[in-house]
Amino acid sequence: MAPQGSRAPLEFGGPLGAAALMLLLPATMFHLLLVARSGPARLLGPPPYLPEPKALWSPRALLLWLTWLGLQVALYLLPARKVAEGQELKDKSRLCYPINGFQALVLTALLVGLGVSAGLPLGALPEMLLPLAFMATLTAFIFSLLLYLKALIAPASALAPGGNSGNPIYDFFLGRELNPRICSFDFKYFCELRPGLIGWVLINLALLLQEAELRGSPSLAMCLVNGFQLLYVGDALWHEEAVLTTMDITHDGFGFMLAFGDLAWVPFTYSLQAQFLLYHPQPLELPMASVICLINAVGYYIFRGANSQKNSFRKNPSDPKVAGLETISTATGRQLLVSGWWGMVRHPNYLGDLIMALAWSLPCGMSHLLPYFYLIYFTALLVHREARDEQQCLQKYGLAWQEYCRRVPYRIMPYIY
Ligand SMILES: NC(=O)C1=CN([C@@H]2O[C@H](COP(=O)(O)OP(=O)(O)OC[C@H]3O[C@@H](n4cnc5c(N)ncnc54)[C@H](OP(=O)(O)O)[C@@H]3O)[C@@H](O)[C@H]2O)C=CC1
Ligand SMILES: CC(C)CCC[C@@H](C)[C@H]1CC=C2C3=C(CC[C@@]21C)[C@@]1(C)CC[C@H](O)C[C@@H]1CC3
Repeated sequence: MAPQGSRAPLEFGGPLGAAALMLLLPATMFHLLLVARSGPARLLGPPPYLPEPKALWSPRALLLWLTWLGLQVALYLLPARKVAEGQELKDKSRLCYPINGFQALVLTALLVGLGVSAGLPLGALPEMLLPLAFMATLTAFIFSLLLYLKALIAPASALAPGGNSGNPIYDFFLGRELNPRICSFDFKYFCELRPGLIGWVLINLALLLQEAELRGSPSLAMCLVNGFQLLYVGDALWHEEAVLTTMDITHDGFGFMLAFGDLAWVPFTYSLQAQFLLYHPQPLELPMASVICLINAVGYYIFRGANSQKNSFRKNPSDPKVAGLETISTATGRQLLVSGWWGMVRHPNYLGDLIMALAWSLPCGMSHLLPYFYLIYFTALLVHREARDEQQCLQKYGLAWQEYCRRVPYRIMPYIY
């Protein structure tokens, strides 16, 4: 049995908050799936009906779900163009990660393309979203339980700083082991970027095909939502290595929160705008579409500019692209950027991400609140994430972080927040 980890302060409202989230998150996801296809599509009302067990449990959906996971595992195991090292661990070692996520996206697209041209009815996928979401949720629960048990025999150095409070509900939710692996297969890294993210754009595509089947051609609004979100997912996989420095990989254990978030929440709620558009077609004229494209482009420009600037700086501070930027030295030997994107606000990448989130909802018009769910949820997620990151940076950098906060007083939105 592994010894108890450090007594870090409890997050997410402690065990009660964790238990509430474990019920609330799946309930919200099923609510959204049901409401998106209902006539009134009311975000805040009761669901139109409660699904019977047979609408959730389907052997066909189970087979499809397992095939999907199997395919993504196989693509993960293919030879990678590069193998990257992760951040230094407690025991001073570093883990290796294959960088082949973009390759997995392209190969999935090729296989799906071949399948569709051979008669695979991808347009039937929207009808299976409910049972597929149920399979994904079930998988997240079972998987998190196995991960919790696996952590019981893990060495103390393999445990995450946060998910080892001794309270089983809290630890099950947050995750005990930092980088659970079998041989070189890293479960958290695999789940963070593959089945859910690629599944999300596949569901979007299926919704587009279904719309084309129903109405003769896909709507402009549906094409924009598909295009914007494909760009976002393609970008994440192209810059896959950057995920190795996120708090999910370096700080959080792998438990229910990330397993459910990665496998169920991302594909089935992030595709909400496309789900809404299939059942509630929205007129969109070219001038408005151009404005929305411009908003997405501005968001992407800030998001990518900020992320790339920080990544280049962290990789090599003397890189000519970032060498001229002003910095603050910290006691750890690392430096903090105080000019460029990171001198504007303390989380410019979140600002860009939020602007893109707005652009993803605008094609759905203003008649319903439902397609704006992502923007509302994402604002809450990023405000909370920013607060967690601040806490971790204050611990890491102490006075230098306080100086950074003084020089760059706004967190996400200049002059507002
Ligand atoms: N769509 C979605 O659901 C989600 C999207 N995201 C996106 O993922 C991306 C990654 O986000 P996330 O991992 O939260 O955080 P960041 O990429 O913003 O990383 C935060 C880290 O950056 C470093 N840092 C902070 N300030 C500076 C500075 N001034 N100079 C140099 N380094 C600095 C610190 O780490 P260190 O000093 O150790 O390098 C800090 O811990 C973002 O673009 C975000 O928008 C995130 C969550 C969910
Ligand atoms: C279910 C809960 C409310 C919380 C779940 C959180 C997860 C959905 C997110 C935690 C961090 C994420 C990141 C991404 C997707 C969402 C999750 C998994 C990205 C891969 C999205 C694309 C970006 O370019 C990188 C992101 C890293 C963090």
